[in-house]
Amino acid sequence: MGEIVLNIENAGKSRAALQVLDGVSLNAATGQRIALLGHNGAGKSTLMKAVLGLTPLSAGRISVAGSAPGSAAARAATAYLPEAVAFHKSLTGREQLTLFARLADCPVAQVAGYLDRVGLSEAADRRIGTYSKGMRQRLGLAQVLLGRPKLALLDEPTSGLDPISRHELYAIIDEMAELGTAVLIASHTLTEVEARTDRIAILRAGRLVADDTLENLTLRAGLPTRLRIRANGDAAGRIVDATGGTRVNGMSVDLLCAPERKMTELRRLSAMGDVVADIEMHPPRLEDLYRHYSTGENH
Ligand SMILES: Nc1ncnc2c1ncn2[C@@H]1O[C@H](COP(=O)(O)OP(=O)(O)OP(=O)(O)O)[C@@H](O)[C@H]1O
Repeated sequence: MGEIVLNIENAGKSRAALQVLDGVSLNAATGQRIALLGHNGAGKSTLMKAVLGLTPLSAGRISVAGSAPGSAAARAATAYLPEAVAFHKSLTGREQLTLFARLADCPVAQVAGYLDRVGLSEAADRRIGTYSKGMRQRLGLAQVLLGRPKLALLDEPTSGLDPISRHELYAIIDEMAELGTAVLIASHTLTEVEARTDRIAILRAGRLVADDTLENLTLRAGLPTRLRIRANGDAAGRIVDATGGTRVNGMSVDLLCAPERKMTELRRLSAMGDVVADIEMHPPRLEDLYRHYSTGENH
């Protein structure tokens, strides 16, 4: 693992009677992409604000690149893309990014390259007021890239974007991580983060209830894999009798099996010979894991 860029230890935050964050510990190392998931109100934005130094903690500590949140060193190491990024409407994309480059002490000559990287070359000299939401998000991402931060905090970066733009945005996030940036992505779009992050962290009512790779979370949750067994001819009834599965239509039977039973069931099915025409395996998705960890629901 690379250098730890973000270290959150036992973070607590109370607002009036409400414990918004409670004993949250989370690390991010260089090049890691971490998804931060949780229901509305679980505390994701509060955690990001605390990392940015915008809201103080009631307990615990956070360090960003070895410095306190909000300090000059931490600010220089961090980039933040809010969900609804706001710019000067009357500036063009190029002018806005040039302004950022000056403020961040980055070479202005690189602005054109970053605009190109996020697909805004053609719109660079149009006013931001004429940009679509997706174009504003891209400009926000160009701003994040430009600072070459050690840590990037992205709050719902793909909300309101079309599928192609979402895909491109994640490709840029991947590149950023390859160059060494630790990326924390708050998201509700599970199918995206499932494929595009290294670790999944889940907040539930201010507590971190999961923080691991998708593989490990899957193993630990012990959720069943669904086998969809297609019968040959009219043999579905025989398969139901033999497996205890559920008939889903005239031809197919669904069988839920615990991870440790999967191979046994597959062997049993293959021993049934021609009766079975095909078997599709559906392992638990992040959506199932999310439900398991974020609601404490047991399957
Ligand atoms: N400024 C504030 N004053 C009082 N309570 C607040 C404030 N900001 C957030 N909260 C409360 O803190 C809790 C956590 O909110 P937070 O915005 O961190 O959640 P979230 O996980 O980011 O939710 P969402 O997915 O809806 O953005 C909520 O109960 C919210 O009502």
